Amino acid sequence: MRPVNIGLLGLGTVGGGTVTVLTRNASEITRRAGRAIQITHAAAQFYDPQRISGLDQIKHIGSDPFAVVNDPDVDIVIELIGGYSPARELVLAAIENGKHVVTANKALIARHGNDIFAAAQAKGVTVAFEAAVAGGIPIIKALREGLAANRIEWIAGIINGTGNFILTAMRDQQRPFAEALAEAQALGYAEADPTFDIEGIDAAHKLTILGSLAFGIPLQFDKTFTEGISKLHAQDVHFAAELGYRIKHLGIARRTAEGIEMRVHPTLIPHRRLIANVDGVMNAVLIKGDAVGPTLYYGAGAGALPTASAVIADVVDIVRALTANPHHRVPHLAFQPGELSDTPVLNIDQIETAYYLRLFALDQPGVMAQIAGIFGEEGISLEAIQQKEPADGDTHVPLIMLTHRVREARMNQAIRRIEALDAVSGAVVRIRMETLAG
Ligand SMILES: NC(=O)C1=CN([C@@H]2O[C@H](COP(=O)(O)OP(=O)(O)OC[C@H]3O[C@@H](n4cnc5c(N)ncnc54)[C@H](O)[C@@H]3O)[C@@H](O)[C@H]2O)C=CC1
Ligand SMILES: N[C@@H](CC=O)C(=O)O
Ligand code: NA
Repeated sequence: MRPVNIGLLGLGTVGGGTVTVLTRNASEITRRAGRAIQITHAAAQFYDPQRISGLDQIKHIGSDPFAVVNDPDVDIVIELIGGYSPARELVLAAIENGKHVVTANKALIARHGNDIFAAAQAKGVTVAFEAAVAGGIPIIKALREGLAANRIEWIAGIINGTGNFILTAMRDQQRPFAEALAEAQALGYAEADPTFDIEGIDAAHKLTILGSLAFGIPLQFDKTFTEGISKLHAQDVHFAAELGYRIKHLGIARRTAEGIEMRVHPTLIPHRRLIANVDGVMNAVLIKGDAVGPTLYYGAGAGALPTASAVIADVVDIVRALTANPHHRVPHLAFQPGELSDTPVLNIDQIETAYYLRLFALDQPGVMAQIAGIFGEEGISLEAIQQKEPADGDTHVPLIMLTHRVREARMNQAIRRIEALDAVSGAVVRIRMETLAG
């Protein structure tokens, strides 16, 4: 049988890593796939030949990605350019030409996946995207196939390597935010626009994908609540540690009686949880299924070779399935295309969680009682309350409060009332809190 021909779009961090791993492990990959796999065509605006081993094996390297997707000799297109356009047009053109597609582009899948999968379904081709979520961790595989027997209850994951790298460097080495971000960029972890990493957009893209696979709903990126790490204060990281918690940037998808919570935000987690100890560029995803219970998946969330590992695993899957009836393949969103449900994704006001709150209040009699009174009237019960030392010369003292679970709308109301008190200065800082207990 002739080798399978790959057309590779993009030769940056992940594209370069893909060439390297496919070349390095060619014989093992062939033994697994049952056929040799060769990159015959590649296109990139820019690449550094010094940094990519195996480049000399590629017969045609150019700068026009459309020439690759339109070439009849290409069987599978790997899209590693990133962004919405021209990635979307390229993927749709490849599908139209009857080619299978592998992509690491979570932005593209989260925003345009519904249309892309419909087009692929109509053409009988596969669009595979393991590298799009949690880099090298085979999390799509686990959720779509390994957990297929389960009703998924919730998912909580550290799903942005850059953000976790920055938070770890700030906490462990007291390094400034900007310096840690610059290092993540130099290591190839960050998105082309790093605000996607630090404002939680990249994690929201990934959570959107995980939520669809878990709950059998269409991709709805616009309904995923998104809060990044850029406004996190070092003193909250410190106070949380004193109380026995770590702050991690989590993506949380949870089934409730009313719908599905989809939210990305900094989160306090008890420090003894395994996921609280996932540091640097490592990612981890906790999935609770009703039959299996809690399961945890851990590995590198970004970087050339780990991401290439996921890209090539998808290629191997496609090669193995090339002879199978397209209707018998694993469905793109885990559930059969006609079986997606219209269960609503909840607004952030409707979610329920516990909270860490920090505020500055005058240290005088009656203030604590006023604040406690507001919580009581709003039906919010407190788990802990601590008064910290004021900064030199400050008349206001920091108050830290941990609450039990409550609906976000109620918490918003309580915060508005507390901020209106004369004795309270400035805004109340709120960080959501999860025990993540099985
Ligand atoms: N860097 C990482 O660790 C990870 C990246 N990803 C995703 O993988 C994709 C690629 O990311 P990186 O390799 O980091 O990007 P990169 O910026 O290192 O490489 C992009 C490549 O695409 C080429 N390119 C860009 N626009 C082009 C165009 N219009 N025509 C032809 N070539 C074009 C560039 O010249 C470069 O060779 C993105 O979707 C990203 O979100 C996913 C997981 C991890
Ligand atoms: N920028 C992303 C890359 C992988 O998806 C991250 O840092 O996680
Ligand atoms: Na993955």
